[in-house]
Amino acid sequence: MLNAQEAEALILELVCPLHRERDGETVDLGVARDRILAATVASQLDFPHWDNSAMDGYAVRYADVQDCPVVLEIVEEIPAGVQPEKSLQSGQAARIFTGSVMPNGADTIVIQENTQRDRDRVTILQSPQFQEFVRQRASFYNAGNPLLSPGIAIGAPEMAILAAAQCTQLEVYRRPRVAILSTGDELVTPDSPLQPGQIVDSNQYALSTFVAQNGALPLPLGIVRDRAEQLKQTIAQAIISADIVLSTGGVSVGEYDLVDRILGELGGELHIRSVAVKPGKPLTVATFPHQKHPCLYFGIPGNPVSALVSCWRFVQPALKKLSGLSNYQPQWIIARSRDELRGAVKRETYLWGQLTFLEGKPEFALARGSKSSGNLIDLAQTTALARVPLGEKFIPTGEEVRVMLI
Ligand SMILES: Nc1nc2c(c(=O)[nH]1)N[C@H]1C(S)=C(S)[C@@H](COP(=O)(O)OP(=O)(O)OC[C@H]3O[C@@H](n4cnc5c(N)ncnc54)[C@H](O)[C@@H]3O)O[C@H]1N2
Ligand code: MOO
Ligand SMILES: [Mg+2]
Repeated sequence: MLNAQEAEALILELVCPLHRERDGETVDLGVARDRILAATVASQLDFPHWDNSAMDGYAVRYADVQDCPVVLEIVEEIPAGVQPEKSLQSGQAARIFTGSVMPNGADTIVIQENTQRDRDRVTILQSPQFQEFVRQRASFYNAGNPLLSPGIAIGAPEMAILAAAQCTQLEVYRRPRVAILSTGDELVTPDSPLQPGQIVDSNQYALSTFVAQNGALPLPLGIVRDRAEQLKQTIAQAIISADIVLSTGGVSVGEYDLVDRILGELGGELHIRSVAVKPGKPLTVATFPHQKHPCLYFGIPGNPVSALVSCWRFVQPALKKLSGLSNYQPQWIIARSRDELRGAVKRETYLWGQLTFLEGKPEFALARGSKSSGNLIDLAQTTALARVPLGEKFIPTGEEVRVMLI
């Protein structure tokens, strides 16, 4: 059985990331939110586009204002958005505002607070620094240089940059397609009255949401009975239509756990059968070498907590890498545990809860209730998984713990 680090490394190795030529598409800026850039973006504009003032005040020639107070003649007023008409001569100043274009001849801004105005004259009360409050053309960015790199997700700052750079069409990766199927004779949809022994297929909802939250397209294939033929048909369809397939249930050792056998029959190469983690020990990872289109199959345990923990711990980095994101590694931080954390000793144990901050220092608060992998009730508002390493019985309250952000 692999340990978690080995499994993570192997899974990431198996991922075939989307490729610009094959998987790139062009989208309008307005709908580019959360998409991942597939190509370097550059702008033909310098930033700032021209020398401009960072403050409301007066544009002056530094040589004129080294000995203050000094009186200058105001020859022009330059509101933002207007091209100055005059070139400043010695002894002259221009009234200027934040963002207004610097007039020729001026090299320095004196803020309004350090002046006294008298009609078309201004007294400079305090000598500024040379070039103070001037935002020089191209001092933030030179036209033609790389502006944004491929592999980054487009959030609010990137949207602002792209809009300012007038990049109205962008090359992004298509969204990965992730097929989701739930296996189990006991499963029904949430709207069905429950017969004895039945439970709702909550995994379909959990996994679809997880997939969508990671920027991919969920392809929900519904519930599949524990019948080899039906399962084989659905899985065969899933692996030709998706980049990743997530099935839940049927990966343990019972007679109805058919997934691994079927993957074998479909030509799958099984790279992982189980991982020494709790929850989430039965985890099947397969690829299909005979297939032209690469597909990574995750046979995830059926228990609802195990299913989500497996997704967070192993599917998420793989999905991010496949999406084209350059930053796909899981994020771990050290936090102080507010609770005692019990480990399974023979398996690296993940305990779900919340990351909070006390006086700026990270703390992990364990979810209440039973830590059974069948108990989804206390999963709500989970933001982090705390790790009790292999071989450790527990981490005492107040001690440091490694926590994975989800
Ligand atoms: N003899 C052994 N039994 C089990 C072992 C083992 O090592 N030896 N491993 C246990 C562990 S750990 C886990 S985790 C589970 C994994 O089981 P499967 O992946 O085969 O899943 P199922 O048997 O189909 O179901 C397990 C459990 O989860 C419920 N379930 C299934 N699908 C859903 C769904 N879509 N939504 C909500 N709940 C679901 C199902 O009803 C079962 O209660 O195996 C242990 N057994
Ligand atoms: O590995 Mo299972 O997910 O512990 O219950
Ligand atoms: Mg089972």
